[in-house]
Amino acid sequence: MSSRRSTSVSARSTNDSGAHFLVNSTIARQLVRSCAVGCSGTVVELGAGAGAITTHLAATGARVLAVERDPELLRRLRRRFDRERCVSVIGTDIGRFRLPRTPFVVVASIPYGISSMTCRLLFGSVPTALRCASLLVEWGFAKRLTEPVPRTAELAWWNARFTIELCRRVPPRSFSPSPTVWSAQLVARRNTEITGNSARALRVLLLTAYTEPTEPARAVVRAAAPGLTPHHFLRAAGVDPSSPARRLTPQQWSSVARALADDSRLHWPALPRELGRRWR
Ligand SMILES: C[S@@+](CC[C@H](N)C(=O)[O-])C[C@H]1O[C@@H](n2cnc3c(N)ncnc32)[C@H](O)[C@@H]1O
Repeated sequence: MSSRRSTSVSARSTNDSGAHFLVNSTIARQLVRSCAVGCSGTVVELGAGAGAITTHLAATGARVLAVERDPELLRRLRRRFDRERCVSVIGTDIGRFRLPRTPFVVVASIPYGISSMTCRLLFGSVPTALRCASLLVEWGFAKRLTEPVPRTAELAWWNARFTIELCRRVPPRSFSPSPTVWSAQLVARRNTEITGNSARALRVLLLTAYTEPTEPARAVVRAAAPGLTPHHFLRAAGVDPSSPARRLTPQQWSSVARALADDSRLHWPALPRELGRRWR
């Protein structure tokens, strides 16, 4: 499923984008509640469609930035929310949208075809003002994203910086037209401790660990911080130095990164500018 539209959207445009639109208002309300969207905050909706979620966001009184690229849907959104002063309808591609620099939350039913790109934008970017994201995604994608030991360094990076929970399964009948697979609601909350030096140290650790997954944790730390005693940092982080790198969770790597970041002898390379878009 590349994306999901309300039943009232014409068959022509539904077929054009392959979209599936939320028709279950209980799920829309749960999405909004999970991020505790309040009247003083800013909420971004990526892929607003015909406004099935936007209408619940608008009811909170928050400032809503509703992003959509389909011209017909944009016209419908603008007509529907014309009188809602708190809703701004933004006609652009998600990949080109600049996230706010002041604290915000994201509530979205994201198109399956661009799930990775969207999560990269949300969870990879440094620095970020994103506090919480409540997302509907494809079930298999949600499972991969929330594995205790993620399969790639990029997934580990997202999971170290955000606590990502799979909240519930969402059946195909919740959308029109119905997709062939189940969906899931994810809620991601930012971990504020991974910033600055600890974020730089974490990136080096994850790159090293995922390049040499069978090496023990002590070898990863030795390679990342040559000349220092790896056991000291690993024990400080509560990690067994002999554990293979591939068994450590993002949370354990975060603890090691924080222990390393406290050592003033170490200098960590700056994070690449486009880290949120391309994780290397
Ligand atoms: C899964 S539908 C969700 C629509 C609506 N939020 C709902 O729940 O009914 C995804 C929406 O994202 C839009 N979309 C797909 N790719 C996009 C992109 N790259 N940039 C902006 N919008 C996109 C589609 O036109 C569609 O309206």
